Amino acid sequence: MTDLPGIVVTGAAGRMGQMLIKTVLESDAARFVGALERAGHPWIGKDAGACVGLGACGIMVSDDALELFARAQAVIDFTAPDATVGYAEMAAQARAVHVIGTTGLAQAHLDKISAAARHAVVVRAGNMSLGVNLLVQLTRKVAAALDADYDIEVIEAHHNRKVDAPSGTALMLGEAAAEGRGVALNEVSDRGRDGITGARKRGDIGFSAIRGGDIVGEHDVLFAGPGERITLRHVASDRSVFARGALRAALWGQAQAPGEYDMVDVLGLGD
Ligand SMILES: NC(=O)C1=CN([C@@H]2O[C@H](COP(=O)(O)OP(=O)(O)OC[C@H]3O[C@@H](n4cnc5c(N)ncnc54)[C@H](O)[C@@H]3O)[C@@H](O)[C@H]2O)C=CC1
Ligand SMILES: O=C(O)C1=N[C@H](C(=O)O)C[C@H](O)C1
Repeated sequence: MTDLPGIVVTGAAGRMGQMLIKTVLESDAARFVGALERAGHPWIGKDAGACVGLGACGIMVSDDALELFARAQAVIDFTAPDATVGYAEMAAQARAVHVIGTTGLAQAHLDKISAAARHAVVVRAGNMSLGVNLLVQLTRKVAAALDADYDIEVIEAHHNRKVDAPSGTALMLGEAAAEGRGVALNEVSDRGRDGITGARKRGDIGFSAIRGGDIVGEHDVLFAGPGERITLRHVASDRSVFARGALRAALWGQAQAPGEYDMVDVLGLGD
């Protein structure tokens, strides 16, 4: 029992943090060893199991990352960009696998995460579900098979508390479409149309974001061509798909050399 990898969950009180705590507590492949929240959060000092409605588990929510990471084999982190960069450095010092689900990361954040990955295993993906990672592969294939007569649009919908757009998943899908086409996404990306935009530019990859209610996460990749349209779609109806993927990544990472990985590596979906 004690040989099982010990997992710390950051952002414990968040939508994903709560789902992750439940998933780890219910797993027979991992031990739940810590729950981290930001300083001042009302959950600090309270039992994490009780907080998520599973009954007391003896692990109190803490704001002491260094102390928690020292006893972790993996840190599962779905928080916010600045927090994640700080945790990347600490997880690397502790040689713990860092599973990053946080989205909205800018290049400066990504560079710091890459530096941390020289010393420890980092698994990062804008979406940890099996279905989306399959959709990414399909998107690359379809984009490679069609020419620029087929306009590519990525449309995503999320709940009204989401703070970043386009979603991390939409960007993964856009990257895959650009790769399939053999172009750089930053040269063809078209975001946030408003006003007199002019006609659509051939070869662009467009992004649209919908925010409302409690939508967990929905992504369409539209290929709109002359006389026909193809839509590839993923709908997440329960956050457990992300939490299961993240736990799988934490366990998979135990056997890997330091470096940066994604869910395609974890799931073995590469060509
Ligand atoms: N990669 C994936 O599969 C998925 C990624 N996400 C991403 O995960 C992130 C979190 O999403 P939600 O759980 O919906 O957000 P949320 O806002 O419900 O939860 C974030 C939690 O992090 C906590 N937090 C903020 N700073 C912190 C710090 N320095 N230390 C510890 N905790 C801190 C907040 O207090 C909050 O409880 C977002 O970036 C979201 O896009 C969400 C779902 C799936
Ligand atoms: O914030 C969310 O909720 C989600 N974020 C991820 C994203 O930005 O793609 C994954 C999922 O769609 C839910």
